[in-house]
Amino acid sequence: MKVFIDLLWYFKREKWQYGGGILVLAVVSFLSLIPPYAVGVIVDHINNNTLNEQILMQWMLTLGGLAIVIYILRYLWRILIFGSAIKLARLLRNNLYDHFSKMASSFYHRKRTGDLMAHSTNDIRAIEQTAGAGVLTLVDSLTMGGFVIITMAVTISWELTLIALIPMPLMAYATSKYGSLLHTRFGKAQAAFSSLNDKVQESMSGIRVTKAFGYEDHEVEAFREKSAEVVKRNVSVARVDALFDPTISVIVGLSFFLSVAFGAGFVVSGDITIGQLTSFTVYLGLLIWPMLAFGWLFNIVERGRASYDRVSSLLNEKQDVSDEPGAVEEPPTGSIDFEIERFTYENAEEPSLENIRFTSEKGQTIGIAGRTGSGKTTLVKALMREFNLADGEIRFGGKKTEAYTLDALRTSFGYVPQDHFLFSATIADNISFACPDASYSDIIKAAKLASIHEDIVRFEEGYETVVGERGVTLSGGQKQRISIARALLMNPEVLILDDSLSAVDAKTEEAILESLRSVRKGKTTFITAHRLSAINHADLIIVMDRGRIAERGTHTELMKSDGWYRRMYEHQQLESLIEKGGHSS
Ligand SMILES: Nc1ncnc2c1ncn2[C@@H]1O[C@H](COP(=O)(O)OP(=O)(O)OP(=O)(O)O)[C@@H](O)[C@H]1O
Repeated sequence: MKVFIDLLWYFKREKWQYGGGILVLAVVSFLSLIPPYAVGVIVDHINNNTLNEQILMQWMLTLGGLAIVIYILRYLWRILIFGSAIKLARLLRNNLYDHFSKMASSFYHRKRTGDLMAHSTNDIRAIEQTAGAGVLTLVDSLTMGGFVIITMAVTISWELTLIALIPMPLMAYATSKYGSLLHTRFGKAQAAFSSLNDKVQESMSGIRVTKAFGYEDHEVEAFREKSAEVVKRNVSVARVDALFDPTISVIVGLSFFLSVAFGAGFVVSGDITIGQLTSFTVYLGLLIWPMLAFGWLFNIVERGRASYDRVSSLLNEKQDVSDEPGAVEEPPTGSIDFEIERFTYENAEEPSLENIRFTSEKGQTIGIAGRTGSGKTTLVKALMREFNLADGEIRFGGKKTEAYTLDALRTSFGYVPQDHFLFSATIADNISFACPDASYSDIIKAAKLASIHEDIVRFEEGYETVVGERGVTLSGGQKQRISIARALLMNPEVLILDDSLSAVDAKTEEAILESLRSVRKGKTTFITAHRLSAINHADLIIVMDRGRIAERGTHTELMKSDGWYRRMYEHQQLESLIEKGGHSS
């Protein structure tokens, strides 16, 4: 029942709804005691030959009126209690989503998407059930059960009541046993469902690769296995679930047997009337629901507890990066000083950045080159504070990046990542993603600067073309340029192109670089690239090698020294000459 204590904050918040619902529920339980009493009175009148039309009419009208009142009250508590439970589900879902959106990318490296989806759906549903059906069964079984037992003991016979209740401890034992069994089995069923979710998510994302390698059969087989596991686990939950009702029926049956057997003796000895025995058995019938409810309660609460624990532990996951106390909300501007001693990823052994010291003056273009895995992306991520630097700092506008709130800091950046992502929305919406209020003419201007306008107008629906899963498929180069247009539309203080020109041809690259030169005047631009033609115009070029700065300078300076940069540049020039030759032949 710990989950009810865990949920106390919500019950307090919705105290009027829950209080009202519980009160109405108690009134319904109390009113439900009247019909069995009426049956007893009528039976006694029949037995004593005293029943007349007036008495019968009186009771009929009372029972009819009661039915209408109970009907309305039942509707009322459902709205009050279930309505609040639905609101709790909405609240938790929104909290989870807010939390997910604040977590850094390392969180998503650690967690599987399928699990997160399962938590946001199945777990929330189980908690909603606890706050709705769970509260109902608890209150109903206590009030109804309590009222019925007291009425039986006080108005009929406490001895007979005790006899009828003998099988009850058996039930408590059975329900608690089943409850813990259910807890473990439900946990396993949830884990299997998460794993299935993961499989679906991964298979759908990688469907093109799967098809290209003709690997569909293997994937289908792997899915079948996961699916079979989910069925197996859920059947094992259902097996325990299915034991509840028969067990309760046997115990209730035993109760009836005892009350009729002993009750008959009480009637013969004159301790109770035949009408009272009739009422007693009807009351006992009223006890079936509270007993069943009690059984279900364990079931619901066990599931709710497991789910609530999982959702809370997710919500309690600390954000890797958060606002420092006293952080300013003003977006930074000015020069950027890198002074990084060392940075090592959590799960890595070797540092990914070491001894990085350089300054980018406001308005400069900084090119970052280096072989794959040398630390280029890590360097720009450090600048955007995707993780905290334990050893070293980056100062932006003279202040440490931690001195700004994350919102303020990130307002200053326009980032085009390597793995650009487009939403299933129109091209215009994709470009204006970070500036939803942008005018159409601004969107077109940004698209022209990113050399994608010509491609867009060639689509039948132009800027209104839907892309992604529900729309047209774009080429890698087109997606890249839409991502660039998205960042350019922001006109950010610092534009970061992380290997963002890799999928466009040399001519388009030149056109985009030309646009950058004109629109980025006075603003800082970082470009990381494998193709050195994308950065040879930079004011400062940093060549990275295994996390360290291996070379630095302008293109002219670097070409004078005999380093990686010069060798690579000459190699790439030669390659492009051969390629051009190849085309013209
Ligand atoms: N999340 C991570 N966890 C652990 N190690 C990481 C993580 N991201 C990157 N690394 C490691 O850090 C090093 C630098 O990676 P980074 O992505 O910065 O290189 P890069 O120069 O941008 O490479 P590329 O040109 O291929 O994009 C690599 O050795 C990489 O394996």
